[in-house]
Amino acid sequence: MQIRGMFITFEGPDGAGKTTQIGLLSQYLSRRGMAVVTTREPGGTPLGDDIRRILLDVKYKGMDPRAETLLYLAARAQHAATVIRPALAEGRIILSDRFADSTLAYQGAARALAAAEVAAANEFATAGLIPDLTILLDGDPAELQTRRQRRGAGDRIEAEAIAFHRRVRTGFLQLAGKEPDRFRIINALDSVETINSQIVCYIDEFLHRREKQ
Ligand SMILES: Nc1ncnc2c1ncn2[C@@H]1O[C@H](COP(=O)(O)OP(=O)(O)OP(=O)(O)O)[C@@H](O)[C@H]1O
Ligand SMILES: Cc1cn([C@H]2C[C@H](O)[C@@H](COP(=O)(O)O)O2)c(=O)[nH]c1=O
Repeated sequence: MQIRGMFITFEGPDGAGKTTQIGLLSQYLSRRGMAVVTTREPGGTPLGDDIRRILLDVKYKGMDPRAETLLYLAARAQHAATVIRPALAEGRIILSDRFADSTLAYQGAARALAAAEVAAANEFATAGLIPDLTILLDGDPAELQTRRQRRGAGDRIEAEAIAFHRRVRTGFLQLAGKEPDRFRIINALDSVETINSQIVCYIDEFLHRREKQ
């Protein structure tokens, strides 16, 4: 029998709480005996981690948006081919901190690159890989900025103006509006526990629906 893995992505503006929630969901699924892989973009592979360092380094302030996009996509191509697809083939549940929607929101909506071109480039990089489910943690960028600043100085993208982060948020909400079956939107400003309970409900509902198919 073919084992079916599941590819779940977490998206949202910087500091929305994705890493925190992935950790909690991973523990929940592992307790239920499921094989979970947690990963992130850019990153998840040695090549991706090196690209991540370049992308987030403040010394590259002013990087050309197309160069930026191609670096994110190079990291994604390696990640999709060597981590996500093999884990899916083994029937694992992959929880990824960001994936292709981030490129559409940050480079497409916020950097104003053409959405169709970014979508085609994503398709090329991932060879058509699409998440089964996407949790979008949504919140007011000004409030999330205050939250992030408690962690210290931001990276090259976090240091962008608040108007940039507002365009990112709008970009994500537009993507969710176009694919309501794939996206679940959650208020990132709720407590960690409330958000975790909502995510667990969505995942249980998704797994239950899939068992019946
Ligand atoms: N629901 C919450 N309420 C208040 N603070 C939170 C909440 N969730 C996470 N935090 C805190 O906000 C900060 C950012 O959280 P986290 O690293 O999980 O977010 P992230 O979305 O992964 O961030 P980034 O996009 O910058 O990697 C951390 O200091 C974390 O402890
Ligand atoms: C995948 C991806 C990410 N970004 C941005 C979003 C964040 O500002 C950083 C990644 O850092 P995080 O702490 O892991 O959230 O990169 C982007 O602009 N485009 C992308 O495709």
